[in-house]
Amino acid sequence: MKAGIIGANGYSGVELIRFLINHPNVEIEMLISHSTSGKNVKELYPHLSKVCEKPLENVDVDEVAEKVDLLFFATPSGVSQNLVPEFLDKGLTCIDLSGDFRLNDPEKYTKWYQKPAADQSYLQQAVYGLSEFYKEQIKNAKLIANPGCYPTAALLGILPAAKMGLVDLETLIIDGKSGASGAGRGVSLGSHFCEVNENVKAYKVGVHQHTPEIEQTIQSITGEQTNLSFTPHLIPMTRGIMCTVYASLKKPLSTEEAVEHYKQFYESDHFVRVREPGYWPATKEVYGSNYCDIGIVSDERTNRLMIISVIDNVVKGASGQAIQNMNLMNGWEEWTGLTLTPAYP
Ligand SMILES: NC(=O)C1=CN([C@@H]2O[C@H](COP(=O)(O)OP(=O)(O)OC[C@H]3O[C@@H](n4cnc5c(N)ncnc54)[C@H](OP(=O)(O)O)[C@@H]3O)[C@@H](O)[C@H]2O)C=CC1
Ligand SMILES: CC(=O)N[C@@H](CCC(=O)OP(=O)(O)O)C(=O)O
Repeated sequence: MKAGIIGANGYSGVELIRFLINHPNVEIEMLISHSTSGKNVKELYPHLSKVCEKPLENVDVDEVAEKVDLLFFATPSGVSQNLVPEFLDKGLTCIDLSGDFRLNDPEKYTKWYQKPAADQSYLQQAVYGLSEFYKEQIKNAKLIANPGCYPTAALLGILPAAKMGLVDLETLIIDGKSGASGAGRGVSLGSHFCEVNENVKAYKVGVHQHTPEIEQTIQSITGEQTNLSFTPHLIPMTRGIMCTVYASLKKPLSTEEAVEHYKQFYESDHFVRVREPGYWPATKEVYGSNYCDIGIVSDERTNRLMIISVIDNVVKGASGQAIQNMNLMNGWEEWTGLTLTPAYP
């Protein structure tokens, strides 16, 4: 299959390249960028020398549609909503890594992203690509709204307990921590070295755009509405997200029982690994890989379940999950091209 990447010179784009060059069923046909077109990708990313030495090209809808079967959009929100309809109409499959097609309600998108939303008919067509929870829908999709990085970590952590009815969904609190690559390659005051190094800061408190995405997905899986509190933090590391979720238990439950429930729940999911009682995951244990590692504690003193989940934001939080979804859509094993072990230390 021939794939193209729009936004190929950004962090998620270049991470798609790293995995796709090892994918047995996919050939990277086109790399597209508007600001750096005409250059070779190895000029921007010398680590790709002798690995992927392709030119970056301008987007030409007819040419792309002729050459490519599947397109990844690794572009900021507000971009893909204008391009995806043209490509879908020309028969291409689209996987969008941005937030443009994730929220069903266009008014919510406008409120949280402060931009006009995509056309409603395309929002309805899009399938939310949280691979472990929407496998059947993903298999038949033509447009995937790949989840955000924080929602991937938070949802894989809380959804089993939510679905099994173990916790009161009105009590959810999510504490998120992200490395700086989550903000993309572009430079900004908030993400430059002196602002991030030896610093930990909360940001977008109470207004982060991933809040409605997490709430919408919990409602879609459980049928129950929830209003949760989510605080993201930027921490001085390059990759990785940790989400700690707190929720009140409906009935007393031991840590051993909770861990056993989670192990059974994710038994057939290749990329989710549940720690034994008393062990909690660290971001380094998933670095560069598509795994999500989860640790669970039932705090019998406060009657709260605490779930700690870690992912690599650029892999399971973006490009890796996008490839996992591509695999599901094509009937390939979902780990195809994604079998790299985390890089440790
Ligand atoms: N980084 C992460 O951990 C995660 C990112 N995402 C999402 O993935 C998407 C890409 O993120 P990331 O790779 O980090 O971002 P980067 O800032 O690193 O890259 C963004 C890319 O988008 C392109 N781009 C910017 N503006 C436009 C435009 N108007 N038209 C076409 N292309 C444009 C840029 O190319 P050019 O230079 O040519 O403009 C660049 O290649 C975003 O939507 C992000 O929210 C999702 C989950 C995690
Ligand atoms: C560290 C950092 O700044 N992270 C970004 C993640 C952005 C992202 O992934 O945005 P969408 O998924 O909504 O497109 C943020 O918190 O806004």
